[in-house]
Amino acid sequence: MYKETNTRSVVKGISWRFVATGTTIVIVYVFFGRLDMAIAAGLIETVLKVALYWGHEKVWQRIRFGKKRIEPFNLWFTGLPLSGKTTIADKVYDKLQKLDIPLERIDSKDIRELIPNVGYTREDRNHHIKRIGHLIQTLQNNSISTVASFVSPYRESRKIIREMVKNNVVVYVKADIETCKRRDYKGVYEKALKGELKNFTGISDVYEEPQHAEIVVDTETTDPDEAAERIFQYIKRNYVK
Ligand SMILES: Nc1ncnc2c1ncn2[C@@H]1O[C@H](COP(=O)(O)OS(=O)(=O)O)[C@@H](OP(=O)(O)O)[C@H]1O
Ligand SMILES: Nc1ncnc2c1ncn2[C@@H]1O[C@H](COP(=O)(O)OP(=O)(O)O)[C@@H](O)[C@H]1O
Repeated sequence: MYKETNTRSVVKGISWRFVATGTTIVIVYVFFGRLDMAIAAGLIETVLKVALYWGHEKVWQRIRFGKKRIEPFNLWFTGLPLSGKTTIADKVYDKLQKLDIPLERIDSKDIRELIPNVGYTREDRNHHIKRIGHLIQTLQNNSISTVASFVSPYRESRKIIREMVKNNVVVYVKADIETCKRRDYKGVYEKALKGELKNFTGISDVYEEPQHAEIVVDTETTDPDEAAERIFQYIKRNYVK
């Protein structure tokens, strides 16, 4: 994000005066054929319009008409490991970026790299999700919307998110366990089945299906592009009018 500095505003103002005054001088000269009149009109216009523009801006700053407040939302992708959360969330994020709204992408892999000592017990996961909730809250306080993807297998942790953040949109990325195993490019199911990963969601720990998800994507019948477009349209319809 960039902030317009005073120097930039002044330089922009001066460059615009050259364009505007130059135009006035040319117009007066073309119509009346008198260079002295043209230059006089240009000079008078410069002084008058600088003052008028300043006043005009001041008045408009007080008028709220036509100003749109950006309401941040949180897209929360949940589902079994390898169900397709990251694939779809990344696509939605790319689409949303084109709307030119303040936006952040939060994925479990980035957060768990940042805080490496968080485990997968129920207590650890709930604590982890609560931390993410705080992060989203902070971003929302600055009008930043979020696209977050976490297994978040327990109802209670998804409830924590719903209570903590504004405009929470849960996307349940649905795939059965056999499909997820087939998609296992990370090799995590293999490790879980060998017992090398404990409390593994879908194998040795539960995934409590969301009952009130705003959007359900059945990845057995919907491809990632189709899913992303549906989610994108939902956000456009409800939050970016
Ligand atoms: N025990 C266990 N259970 C579930 N997942 C495990 C586990 N151990 C490692 N992994 C890998 O870590 C990813 C899940 O991390 P999350 O932060 O999304 O999990 S949670 O929301 O705290 O439940 C998840 O990645 P995704 O495939 O992106 O979902 C797994 O590949
Ligand atoms: N319909 C689908 N939706 C999403 N992902 C799919 C789909 N069909 C196949 N896949 C593949 O499944 C894998 C899902 O991996 P990923 O997006 O990392 O899942 P997660 O983030 O849930 O662990 C990817 O390789 C993706 O290309």
